[in-house]
Amino acid sequence: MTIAEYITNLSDNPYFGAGFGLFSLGASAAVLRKGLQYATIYLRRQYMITLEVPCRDKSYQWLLQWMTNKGAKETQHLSVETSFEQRDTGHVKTKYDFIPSVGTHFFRYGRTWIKVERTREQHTLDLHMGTPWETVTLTALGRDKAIYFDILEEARQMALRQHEGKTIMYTALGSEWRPFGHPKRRRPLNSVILDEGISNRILQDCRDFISNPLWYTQRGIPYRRGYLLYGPPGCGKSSYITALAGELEFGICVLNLSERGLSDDRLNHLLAVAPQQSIILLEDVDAAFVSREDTVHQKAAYEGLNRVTFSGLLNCLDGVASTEARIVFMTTNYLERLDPALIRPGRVDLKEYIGWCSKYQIEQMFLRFYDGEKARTAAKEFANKVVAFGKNVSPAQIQGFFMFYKQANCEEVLNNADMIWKL
Ligand SMILES: Nc1ncnc2c1ncn2[C@@H]1O[C@H](COP(=O)(O)OP(=O)(O)OP(=O)(O)O)[C@@H](O)[C@H]1O
Repeated sequence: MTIAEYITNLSDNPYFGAGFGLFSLGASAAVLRKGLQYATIYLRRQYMITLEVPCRDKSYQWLLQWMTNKGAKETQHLSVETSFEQRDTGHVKTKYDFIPSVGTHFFRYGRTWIKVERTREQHTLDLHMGTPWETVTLTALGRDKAIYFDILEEARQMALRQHEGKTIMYTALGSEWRPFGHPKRRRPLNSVILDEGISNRILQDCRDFISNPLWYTQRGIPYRRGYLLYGPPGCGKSSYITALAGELEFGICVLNLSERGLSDDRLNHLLAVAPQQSIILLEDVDAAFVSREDTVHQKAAYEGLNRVTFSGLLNCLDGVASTEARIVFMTTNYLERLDPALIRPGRVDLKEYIGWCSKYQIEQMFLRFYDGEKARTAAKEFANKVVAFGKNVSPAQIQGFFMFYKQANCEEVLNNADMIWKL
């Protein structure tokens, strides 16, 4: 039997015909599937653009916010982000924001539909934050990358608008800076009343520094500036720094040197990656370190189990010059407890004593609380009276006193001036 006859015989066989038919069906389905896969890949490569934003990227938070504002209206699958704020008065404010949940969502941006996939890795942690690793992937039809620039820019602008006129406080979380709490409304600089000339001196110095990077590079001087505000408690050191940051449109990165787990390396890294346009604030530096000559306090510092060593801090302050202006503010109540090495020029370039109220300050504070023609003469009289007591008084005490008598008239305030020390 020839091969041709054999094939003719087989084709006449109904079982073979059915089997062959099935086989061809399966084979063509497989080819079609593969073809579709290749076609999708080809389409994706040629006619779709994808943008992946990992949670470590700065724009990730902006994008989430953008999705919250824009996307949450268009999707049914949401996750909640609750912000909770408790004021000093005990008043509690709670806010719920709905963010598109983990999964796939479709949004419209202009005329383009965008697929947004928010994925969370089950087994990968962001080691710095201890949170699951997340990624947002945007996919759109077309080849124009500009759409992503537009979205990111819109997200950035939206975030900036929310922070307009506000001061962002950052706190160190792992090896990163994260915004802490809600941005605070800027405190006007003139609401912190320092003795004559001090505020202007510091402000002028900061402005000079910020506007003159070239001066530093041309002379090979690291582009950084250190300030130390020292003096008794309640005289406005922290308030002034906050108000100054607002005036300069800077944020504030608050670092607690006594924090456990803050090693020299971490401190160095944190100083290097501090957000641009921010003041680094080291409060109460005396509590973290003490003069090397002061052996009694030295012991106490070791007992505190600080991981940042004194020499570590000195090195960090001297550390690699960043390209951005680096402004470090330190505060202390006890200048004499600080090691001279910490406050030598280069580490601290400007020291200012923020002390008890002067006559000028008392008068100015009076005028901030009471106005009118009568108040002007009463302010002078009040300041004279307070100074005549011959006792130290802090602006915080004066503020407390004025708040207690906020409904009273000038005469009453004058007559009760001695209550400043009794409230
Ligand atoms: N010079 C000032 N002008 C206006 N208000 C002031 C001034 N100083 C202090 N206050 C008020 O007193 C309170 C405490 O001030 P602040 O915390 O700034 O003092 P501080 O010097 O940083 O104190 P500490 O050394 O204890 O940190 C704030 O509510 C602030 O409004």
